[in-house]
Amino acid sequence: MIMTTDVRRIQLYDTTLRDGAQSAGIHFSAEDKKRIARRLASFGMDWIEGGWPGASPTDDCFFELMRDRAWSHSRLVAFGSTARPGHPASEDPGLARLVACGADAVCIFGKSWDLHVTTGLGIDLQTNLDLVRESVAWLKLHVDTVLFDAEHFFDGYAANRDYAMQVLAAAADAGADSLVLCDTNGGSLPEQIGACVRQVVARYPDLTIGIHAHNDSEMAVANAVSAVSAGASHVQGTINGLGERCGNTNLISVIPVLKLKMGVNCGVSTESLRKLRRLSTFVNEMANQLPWQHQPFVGQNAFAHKGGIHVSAVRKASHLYEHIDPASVGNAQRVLVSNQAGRSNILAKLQQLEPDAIVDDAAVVRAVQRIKEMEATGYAFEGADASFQLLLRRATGQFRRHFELVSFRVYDEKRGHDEAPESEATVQVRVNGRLLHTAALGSGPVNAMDKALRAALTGAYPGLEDMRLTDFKVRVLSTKDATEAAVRVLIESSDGVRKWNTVGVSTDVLEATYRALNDAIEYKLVMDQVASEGEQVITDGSL
Ligand SMILES: CC(=O)SCCNC(=O)CCNC(=O)[C@H](O)C(C)(C)COP(=O)(O)OP(=O)(O)OC[C@H]1O[C@@H](n2cnc3c(N)ncnc32)[C@H](O)[C@@H]1OP(=O)(O)O
Ligand SMILES: CC(=O)C(=O)O
Repeated sequence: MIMTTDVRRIQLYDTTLRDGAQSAGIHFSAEDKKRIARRLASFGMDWIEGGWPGASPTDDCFFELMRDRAWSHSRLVAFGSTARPGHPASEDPGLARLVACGADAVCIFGKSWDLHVTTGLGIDLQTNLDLVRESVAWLKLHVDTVLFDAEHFFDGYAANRDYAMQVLAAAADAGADSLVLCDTNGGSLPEQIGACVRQVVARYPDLTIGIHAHNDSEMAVANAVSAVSAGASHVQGTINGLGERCGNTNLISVIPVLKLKMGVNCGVSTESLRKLRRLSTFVNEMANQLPWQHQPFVGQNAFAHKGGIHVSAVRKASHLYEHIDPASVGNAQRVLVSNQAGRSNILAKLQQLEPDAIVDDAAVVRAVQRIKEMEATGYAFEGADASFQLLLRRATGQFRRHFELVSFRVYDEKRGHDEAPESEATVQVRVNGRLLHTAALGSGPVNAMDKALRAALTGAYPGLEDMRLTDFKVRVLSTKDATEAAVRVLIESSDGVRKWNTVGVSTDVLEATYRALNDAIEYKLVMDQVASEGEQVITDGSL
């Protein structure tokens, strides 16, 4: 860990609501944006770029909704471009909207790569310098803080250094408070960024120099960190790295790097840092994105240990295979049980699930063998803690079957192309020596089987009334012979208080379903029994 005595205060500038909204597949409503903005403000973000007034009714509505904000720290920023060529800045409707929208500050982008000036805007180089200067100067007459995003700065610096620096000078001379250097195409490398930022910082020691990096070369976080090391004191980015094309600097990674590894003050308290995972999850939900399970720091797998060697070591000292304490960013260690496991995985997992359990070594060895045999046939216990716990109970002789299946039969009948199919299941089970026989209709064969099985058992086990199947996933497992392919069924169940996951595998999807259902029901009965006997209830998640 590199800890420095850097005393700078690094400003965090979030552009999730502007650059993040430019991600393919992301659509924020004005209300969504308001909720995210509020969350970012309560996290303690210094700057929150809300959008581009005038670009869309959503952004206009958002700025209207934000007029009654009462933030103690964060400042709302309106984003836009320099004046359009041909308009004096004072008559440019775009600049006027930036001033009128009620934001605390304005950020405009301007071209700093000569090629973009001549080819993109189609104007000469001097006219662009005038546009930048006049736009910033006019804005400074009306708003306190003006930030200037030098678009394509690093490409511009490589192509025509003098011109790129003249663009910065035009903005600085006109009164810009911050010069933000943009790696707009995301193609620069950390060394280039560092060298370039160092030059700009040396030239403008009294201005805030910022970095805005895109992730097209998977370098955005590294480039932001390199810029800070080279003297930048303002980092732009988004939550979860949302943004145009491959995204933007991921603040969810940059923040802990700055705070925990570089020892730089970015204004995020230890308490706020512990909310990092929740902030990431919240934005995923608002953006309707599935969480990235391998996401550094906050992903479900960021501190998940699978290999037996790793688990053996983290049980002795967690930092042997963990670069930070997971709790510092609101995450937690996970131990996975799979065919990569050794005894340590089993013991660590058991300790998480049943801290008081005492299991002898021979039983653990049996459990490891059994897991590896079952995984070889297609089982996967990583996402099925309840099946894993039952397996352990079986290996340790602590399992008593609550019912015995005698038979099941499932019909699925469809009459005509446009008619909905009907499913019916009949089940015979033996409970305490009594033969019970039930039938049930369902919205599909799985639903019918689940209903019939629980209907047969609720007389003997009333707790099953509350149990529901809440998720059902089928995965076809590839084999040499596709017609013989096995399927893996993962079921999530809930009783309104707890939820748990089980797995079943077979070449027959209904048989695989039955196995997963059987574990789900047995697990519920074991939990109820443990609870009524006053032992600790074992669960792999709570609602
Ligand atoms: C690097 C970035 O991420 S910048 C942010 C990019 N974000 C977005 O574009 C999202 C919001 N944008 C929009 O809603 C629309 O593009 C608007 C409302 C801004 C403009 O829409 P339109 O007027 O229809 O123009 P259009 O989008 O086709 O083209 C952009 C225009 O801006 C001009 N332009 C580009 N950069 C600048 C600049 N820095 N200063 C002034 N004008 C600029 C372009 O030359 C082009 O003008 P032209 O059509 O005369 O060549
Ligand atoms: C301003 C901006 O979003 C960019 O240059 O990438």
